[in-house]
Amino acid sequence: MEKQGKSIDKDQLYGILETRNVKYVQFGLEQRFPTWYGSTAYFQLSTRKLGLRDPDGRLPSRGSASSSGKKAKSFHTHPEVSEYWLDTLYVCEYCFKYTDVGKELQEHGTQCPYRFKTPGRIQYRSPELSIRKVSGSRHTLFCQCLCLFTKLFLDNKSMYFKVDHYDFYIVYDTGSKKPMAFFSKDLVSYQKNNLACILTLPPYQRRGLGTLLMDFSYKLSVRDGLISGPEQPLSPFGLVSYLKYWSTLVCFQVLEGELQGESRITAEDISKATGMRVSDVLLTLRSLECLTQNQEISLQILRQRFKNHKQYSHAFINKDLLILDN
Ligand SMILES: CC(=O)SCCNC(=O)CCNC(=O)[C@H](O)C(C)(C)COP(=O)(O)OP(=O)(O)OC[C@H]1O[C@@H](n2cnc3c(N)ncnc32)[C@H](O)[C@@H]1OP(=O)(O)O
Repeated sequence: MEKQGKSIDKDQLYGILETRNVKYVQFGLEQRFPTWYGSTAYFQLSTRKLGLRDPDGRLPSRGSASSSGKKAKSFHTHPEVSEYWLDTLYVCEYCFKYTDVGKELQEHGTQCPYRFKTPGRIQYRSPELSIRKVSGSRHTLFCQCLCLFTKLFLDNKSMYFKVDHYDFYIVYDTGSKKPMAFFSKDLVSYQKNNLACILTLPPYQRRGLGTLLMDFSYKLSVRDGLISGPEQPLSPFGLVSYLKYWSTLVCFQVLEGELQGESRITAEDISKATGMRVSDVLLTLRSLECLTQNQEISLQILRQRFKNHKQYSHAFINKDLLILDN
């Protein structure tokens, strides 16, 4: 989501800070974890106080998220400002509103509307997990708060407020109202990206939720007849997770899917069968070390690799459980 490559000077991007400035997130009443990256976007730069509160000091109410500072320049780090600006950011685990006062989170938690009703429309439902599509233009404040939160775990993100051109796909435990992971998707993507930004909330990582969402994003783009992929550049965690997902997808299509039985296969064939971009197919084949010196695909090596990946396809979307909008 408006992530920027290394070629662009990060100092020009609003919200980016090279050091962590919030030490911990208190997420709901029970979960507490350290942040990964700094963010100025939560703050008024002149005071380093949280910047998006109502004038009377309360948590922002529905539809009132200020875009104050939107046009502000990024904050340049100096040695003397390397300390934390805030020890603990208290964040609602249902709606991502935030405060620096613990008691306010407690009070908010009992009445948060998102605790009683999840936003958006259901698009996938298994006995364990559900995915809901939430429109950035309809649930603006919720999506803005989600984007602000994401910045604490993704360093090259600079979009927080202009959410109305995105849909957000959010994973819940079926029956629960607590978001666990999400990805955003441009309503119109000229680069034909099927995913702009993905985050699994720290308490829920390494459970296959990222893989589930990646697979879901391809189900959407393949349904639309697109060869597609995520917005570039990927973060280091994004790259390692995508490579694992792509490896399983490629092996599966070649050995047990549409391409099984073929004696010679090209990257273009795999792209058509999977909906992946040719560049992503080649990256995956290289990481699996199954390209020969002539850049041909060695099915023998791919078969060996699949042994390590096959069990991983359990984290994929079960097509029969999709409930997609028309
Ligand atoms: C286009 C973009 O948005 S790029 C930005 C990507 N997002 C971020 O970097 C934000 C912070 N990171 C995250 O939110 C998460 O790490 C994600 C979304 C990248 C992955 O989410 P998860 O739900 O943890 O992924 P999932 O459980 O499906 O893991 C898939 C595989 O990726 C690899 N992987 C994921 N995280 C890690 C990690 N921290 N260390 C090593 N390998 C990892 C592993 O191979 C893992 O499989 P395994 O757990 O069986 O070993």
